[in-house]
Amino acid sequence: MTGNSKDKEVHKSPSVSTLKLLGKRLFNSNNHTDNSSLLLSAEQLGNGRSLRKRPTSPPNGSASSGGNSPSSSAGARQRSASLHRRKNNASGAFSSGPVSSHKSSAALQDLIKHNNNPYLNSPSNILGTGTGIASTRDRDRTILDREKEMEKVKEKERNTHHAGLPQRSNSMASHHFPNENIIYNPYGISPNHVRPDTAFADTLNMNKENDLSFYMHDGNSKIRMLPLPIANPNEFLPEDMKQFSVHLTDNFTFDTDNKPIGSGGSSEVRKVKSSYKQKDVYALKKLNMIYHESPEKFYKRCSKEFIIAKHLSHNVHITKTFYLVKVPTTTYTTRGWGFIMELGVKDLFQLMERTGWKNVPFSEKYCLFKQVAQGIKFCHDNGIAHRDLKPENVLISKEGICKLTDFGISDWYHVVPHDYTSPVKTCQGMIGSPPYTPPEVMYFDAKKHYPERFQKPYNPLAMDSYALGIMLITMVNNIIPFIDSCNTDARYREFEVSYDNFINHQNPHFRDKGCHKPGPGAEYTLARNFKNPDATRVAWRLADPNPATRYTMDDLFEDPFFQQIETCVEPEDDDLVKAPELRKTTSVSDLTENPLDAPHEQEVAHTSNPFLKKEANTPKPRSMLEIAQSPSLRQKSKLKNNAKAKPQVAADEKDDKSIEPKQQGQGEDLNEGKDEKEIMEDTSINVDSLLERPTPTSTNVENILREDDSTAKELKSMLNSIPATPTHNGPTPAPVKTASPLDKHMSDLSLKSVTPAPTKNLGPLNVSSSSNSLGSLASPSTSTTKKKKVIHHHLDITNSVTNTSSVSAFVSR
Ligand SMILES: Nc1ncnc2c1ncn2[C@@H]1O[C@H](COP(=O)(O)OP(=O)(O)OP(=O)(O)O)[C@@H](O)[C@H]1O
Repeated sequence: MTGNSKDKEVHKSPSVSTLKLLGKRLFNSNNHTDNSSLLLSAEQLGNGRSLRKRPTSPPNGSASSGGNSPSSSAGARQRSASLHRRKNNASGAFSSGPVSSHKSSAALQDLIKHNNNPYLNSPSNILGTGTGIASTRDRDRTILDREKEMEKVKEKERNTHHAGLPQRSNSMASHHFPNENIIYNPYGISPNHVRPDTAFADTLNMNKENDLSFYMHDGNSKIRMLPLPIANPNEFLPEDMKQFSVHLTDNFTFDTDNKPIGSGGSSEVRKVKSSYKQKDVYALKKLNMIYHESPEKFYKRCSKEFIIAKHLSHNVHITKTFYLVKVPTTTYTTRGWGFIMELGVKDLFQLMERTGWKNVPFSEKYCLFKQVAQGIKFCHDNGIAHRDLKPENVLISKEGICKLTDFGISDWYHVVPHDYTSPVKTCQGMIGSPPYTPPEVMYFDAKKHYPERFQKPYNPLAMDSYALGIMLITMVNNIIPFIDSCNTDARYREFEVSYDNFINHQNPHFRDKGCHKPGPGAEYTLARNFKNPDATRVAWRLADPNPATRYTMDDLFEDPFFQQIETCVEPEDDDLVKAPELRKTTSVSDLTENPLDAPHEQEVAHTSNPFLKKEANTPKPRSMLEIAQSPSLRQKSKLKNNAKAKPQVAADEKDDKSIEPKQQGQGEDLNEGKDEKEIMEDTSINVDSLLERPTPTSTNVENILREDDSTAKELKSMLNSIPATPTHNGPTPAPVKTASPLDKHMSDLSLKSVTPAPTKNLGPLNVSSSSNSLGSLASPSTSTTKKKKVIHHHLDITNSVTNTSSVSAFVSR
């Protein structure tokens, strides 16, 4: 891999407004054809990471006032900086002049084939954009456009106070429109310089229980910290997910380089190591309270994210989430909850922002795309809609495998969550991250001021299809196609018109089910760079502005172009990511910290719960591959372990607060690479002393939590009475017929469910079978028991941009 030192820097969320401003300037530039030179200017500006690195605010007022007023861009918990910037740059290549030729897609392929550099000498000048053909705009659209124009003028007047403000936090936090029910954080970072992981805003409509809009926040200078005592995660988990240990420091230590490896609108991600095997490094996603969020709401939100993530952690394309733990206040982070997760090397956005991305062959891009699609299909097949798909939420493992992450706004999409025969639960409200958010969802963006009649309940599965389509278009064009998927964005309008034109003039059956005729050709801006009308069919059908005719994941998997894409990995492959070992649990100390915890954890220690039993008492089965690689490892390890385990036991014996149920036969490579002193230090950490450190905000909120004790107990009794959450190591589980209290509880947390829409693909789908068929198409020699040979080197993308100063220079102009 050709990483540079910047790779290690925190992946901060970007400033969309800054990028929009940048985009606006570039849109206005005269050079609208030379994509590569625009990309070059992006390179000269520095890479996106540098932009994201800015801790609390965009460099100057340009970010907050932006190229667009805040009202013109929808909210996202995290926005990607450089890609937007590039997008804006390169979108200059999407010329918008009238169409001068309506040559067929096929004829144009030749023209393009002879063009070595797809970004140079773009045929756009000759071919136009495909939008000059008589538009099929409907009456509503025209009216709406007029309304928008008027609104824009009003908006401009309303928002002049943003201009030139030096701090995003000031400008954005103070910006609230009347009737605005979302605040969004286009930067995805806290405005707080010192502790960026503790300041969050939430919804303004506190009394709307079911509204998830608190994810769309603006950041706020007020630091939020969970009140003491920190709730026991087990109180919020279903029986089969209850954990043997719930304290981070029982079994993990922070990575010594102490650098965040990523951050989002409501979290910060750091590396942690197993206390027993230093080589086993994991990610800790430390979850932050969103401003105005009550502790109870925080616990419910986070446990829901964890339950969904864990429920899905059985597929090679899903980032494994292992444990939900209490995190103490340390020099690294503030107290709270966090997830122990599989560690990703990069996210897809970070790959795409590299200068070398534009040279990545189509086959590799399609491989990544198909892997993402397989991850989404797995989610859908297991009853979950992701709802926030974007390159930032696709992690790449060290083997180059794509893995979906961030289930923060994911939800069970069936009316009865585990009954996969129940209809799809439609959603309402603005969620997601533009431009990956589809138009039907953008109607709910309060900042767009759409008339209410446009706001219709939408299918969350169609959200994922759309996001995938936009991701594919972005991957191929090396730039996002537009900022927002709504007609306030000229480039989106252009796409919509092109879509209609293609259907009206070239392929009237384009939207018909099972129609696999070639898609739009190079005369269409967002098809041009594909150089393959079958690929454009896939991208455009996924990104169909009309959700009713948009490709579903099943449609996608039936598409012949999609089927022939060769991938480095099959969904049923085992990526051999090991669950971290839990050896120690600090439960007696919980008694002092949280009286509710102690009896519960004792109960947990003696539970018949198979999950806990497995962790505590049973040896981990070794995979066939492990056995083949090292048949006698177990014996050797045991010997080694016996020798090394003693100091650990001794240390633990001294700590009479710790209970250490040893896991028989589960000690391979324990303490490897770690000396006795380190072990002693690890075990000497007193979780309670850390958790109980006084904090400025703890008193007030603590009172609130105590008042909520009854709610916690109610939730606990609900959780204990639910059937086990099914796990999925292959075929989709048989649906449960009735809604469990947990289902209901979780449904209550989700976007308001409205009239159930009939679903077309209700039955649980067998992921393996569909994958198998794909596998056989992709590679006849593919074995389902062996890992596929890596055919692409997805992480091997060069990056020539190292200088970040030019970015600041540009944005601060
Ligand atoms: N397991 C992981 N390994 C490595 N990096 C990770 C991991 N999880 C998250 N990251 C990095 O941290 C970033 C933020 O993580 P994530 O999207 O889960 O947080 P979030 O607060 O839910 O963000 P968002 O604002 O998008 O909702 C990711 O884009 C990724 O770069």
